[in-house]
Amino acid sequence: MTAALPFNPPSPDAPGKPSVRTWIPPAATQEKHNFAELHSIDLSLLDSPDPKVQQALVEKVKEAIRDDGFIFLENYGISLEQLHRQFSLAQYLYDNITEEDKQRLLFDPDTGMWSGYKHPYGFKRQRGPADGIEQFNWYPREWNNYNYIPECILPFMDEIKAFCEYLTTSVNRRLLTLFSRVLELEDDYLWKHVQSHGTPTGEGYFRHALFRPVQKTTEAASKGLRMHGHTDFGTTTQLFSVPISCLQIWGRDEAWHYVPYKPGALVINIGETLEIVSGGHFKATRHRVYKPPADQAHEERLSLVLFNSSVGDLRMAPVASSPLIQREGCIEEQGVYKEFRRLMDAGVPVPTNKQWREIQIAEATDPTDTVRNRIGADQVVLGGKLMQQREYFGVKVLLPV
Ligand SMILES: O=C(O)CCC(=O)C(=O)O
Ligand SMILES: [Fe+2]
Repeated sequence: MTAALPFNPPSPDAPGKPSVRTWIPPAATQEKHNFAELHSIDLSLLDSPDPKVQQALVEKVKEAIRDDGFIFLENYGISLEQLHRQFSLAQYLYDNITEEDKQRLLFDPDTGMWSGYKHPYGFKRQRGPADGIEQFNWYPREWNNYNYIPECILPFMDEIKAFCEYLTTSVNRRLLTLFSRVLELEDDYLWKHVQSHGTPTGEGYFRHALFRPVQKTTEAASKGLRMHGHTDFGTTTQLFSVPISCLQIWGRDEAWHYVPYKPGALVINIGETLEIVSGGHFKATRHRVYKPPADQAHEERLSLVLFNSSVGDLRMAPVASSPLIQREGCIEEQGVYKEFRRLMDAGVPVPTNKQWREIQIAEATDPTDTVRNRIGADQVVLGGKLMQQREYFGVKVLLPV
């Protein structure tokens, strides 16, 4: 395997590009309590000429995805300066997007996609209570037709596109190589057979998100929650570690913990597809977005995320040819794989990945929804814990609140 090339983006100073205010990362929190400790993977070790170093890396990945499903990724080929440029572009988008473009490009989650502009009034096209979250999501539609892009960001599409292409075709491909090796499959198995292709994010999407502090009424209705506990539905999610601590993961101790800030690192989150395809050996990460510690309560939070998607037609099932699965069997102790297994055993066809992801988007509810977020509606108490319980295509989804 040839060594991976570092990211080499188009110039920020090319003629015709407006000048962009540099994003200055806000101060990290002083709070030390309730932070998770995550494994950190040095992706450059995959290029080591020493097979022992590579094998040790695969072992470390194996441990990390069994323990948490969340991993820090470092030395993946994008410098801190190149990364901060992308945050500056996201800041520029929210400084400059026009009201006309917000309306023209307004998202429509009923389609099963977040494609376009999300207003700060909940996760439905029709405005609900304010949630302070704005997003712009680049799906295949946006990559294929720049009429769907806010006008202000058009001059920078070369940089945004190159960034997403590098994240998918270099970083995610190398990551999927490591995961294929954990399953003892050929290096390109997951990249070739599971990952979707065809645009800079395949069938998945890239997001610029801006979380503004919320009013007391919103905080009271949502109990401090900004996004419900959930698992992502694709292969991997590439989140950038950000200074405002809002992202939390559900630990083995059955409690929520903040993900610490590691400047420049990627936070990799395993999606449901990989949990099912690996027969439960990989755990889809249960995570949520919560209010930050008190010293960051008044800060805005920018978050850049790339959601890698599997092939839409895929009916997700464990890879029978994996020697690891053949030897050790599947692991059904928790999660979406166990629920898919129940359907498979009953001889009922499982949904395709496209059906599975689209229904979850179309039926997403808001943390401020005080009708649905109640025991007897979407919530149940199990073993003393408050859980959210939903069902799609006969598959039960049970998640901590
Ligand atoms: O912004 C974040 O840190 C996480 C967002 C997230 O989990 C999601 O959109 O699926
Ligand atoms: Fe997520």
